[in-house]
Amino acid sequence: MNTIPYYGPDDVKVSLKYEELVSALELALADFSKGPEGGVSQPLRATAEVTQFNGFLAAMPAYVESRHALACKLVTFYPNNSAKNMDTHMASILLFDETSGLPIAIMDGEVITAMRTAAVSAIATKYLAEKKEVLAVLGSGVQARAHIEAFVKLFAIKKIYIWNHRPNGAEHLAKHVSASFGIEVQVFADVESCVMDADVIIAATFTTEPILKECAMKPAVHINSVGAPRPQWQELSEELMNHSVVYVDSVVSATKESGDVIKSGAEIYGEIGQVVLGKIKAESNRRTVFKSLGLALEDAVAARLVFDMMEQKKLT
Ligand SMILES: NC(=O)C1=CN([C@@H]2O[C@H](COP(=O)(O)OP(=O)(O)OC[C@H]3O[C@@H](n4cnc5c(N)ncnc54)[C@H](O)[C@@H]3O)[C@@H](O)[C@H]2O)C=CC1
Ligand SMILES: O=C(O)C1=NCCCC1
Repeated sequence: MNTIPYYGPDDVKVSLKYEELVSALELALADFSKGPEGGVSQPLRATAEVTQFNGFLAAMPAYVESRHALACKLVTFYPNNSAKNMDTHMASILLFDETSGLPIAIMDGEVITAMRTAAVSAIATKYLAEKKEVLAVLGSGVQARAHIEAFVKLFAIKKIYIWNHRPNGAEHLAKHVSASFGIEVQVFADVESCVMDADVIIAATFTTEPILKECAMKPAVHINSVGAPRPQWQELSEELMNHSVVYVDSVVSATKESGDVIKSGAEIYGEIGQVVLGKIKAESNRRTVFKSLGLALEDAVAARLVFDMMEQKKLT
């Protein structure tokens, strides 16, 4: 029987670099937004609810022809795990050979989920934010940390402001950021003060009710909202959604999965891939929201990058 390699979190971390991930994902998101001729096949993810334990299991298959990436991620998300000191998201990715369907690697999906989500927010920010010096982060979990790491690497961030619903989480992340990057970091006790002077806002929480509402913000602020991935959950208020130019990763995902989009009834201006293609305008001088649900194509592209890097290593 043939065995296939397993790549753990450390293999993924050494294989993925944000610059390379951003370039690959930018092209793949553009392919996706071309429609059928873009060579991306990706059904809406199938999600099984584990109501008794407030958990979910999602299956996310995708094929991205231009990257030779055929993969399926299985991801669980259990919000209550944090109280047990366990990760709230756990994921594995199975990568296949596109020519035969043969499984060629299985790998950790948690690091990929964190890095590819942050990389996609960085792509949206590159196009939609007028300035990128002051970053406000709502949340202090895995995604909040990954977003800070990516944004510090990719943009000339000068100040980072953090709010979390549990202040000790924000303090802990602030210590990590200031020790790792030597950037000015401040923790805020309320969302309104945290976002007031921000050029870019990241909302990355497990909330089910809006945490970011209409309040004093810079007129051209760009907001990346990666939380609230269920049709009943919201991270942004309806008013805020309706008074912003709303971009999404996938119109199909956003209209089926995003409570922020569904409950507000806000108009979707377009997909970030359409911005990359130059098919729709990047309204960088207005308030913009990038609503991210997370796409299987992003996992497939990242998994293929990891596989190629690990194969290359074997040869050297
Ligand atoms: N768009 C995408 O591609 C992806 C989105 N996600 C979503 O992003 C969000 C954050 O994920 P992770 O950072 O991995 O989770 P995490 O569990 O590591 O962090 C969650 C954060 O939310 C905070 N939080 C929990 N309950 C809250 C509440 N009621 N109000 C305000 N804050 C609350 C926690 O204190 C923590 O800071 C989740 O909704 C997750 O499902 C996760 C992966 C990919
Ligand atoms: O894209 C993903 O992966 C996820 N998105 C939202 C919920 C959990 C995982």
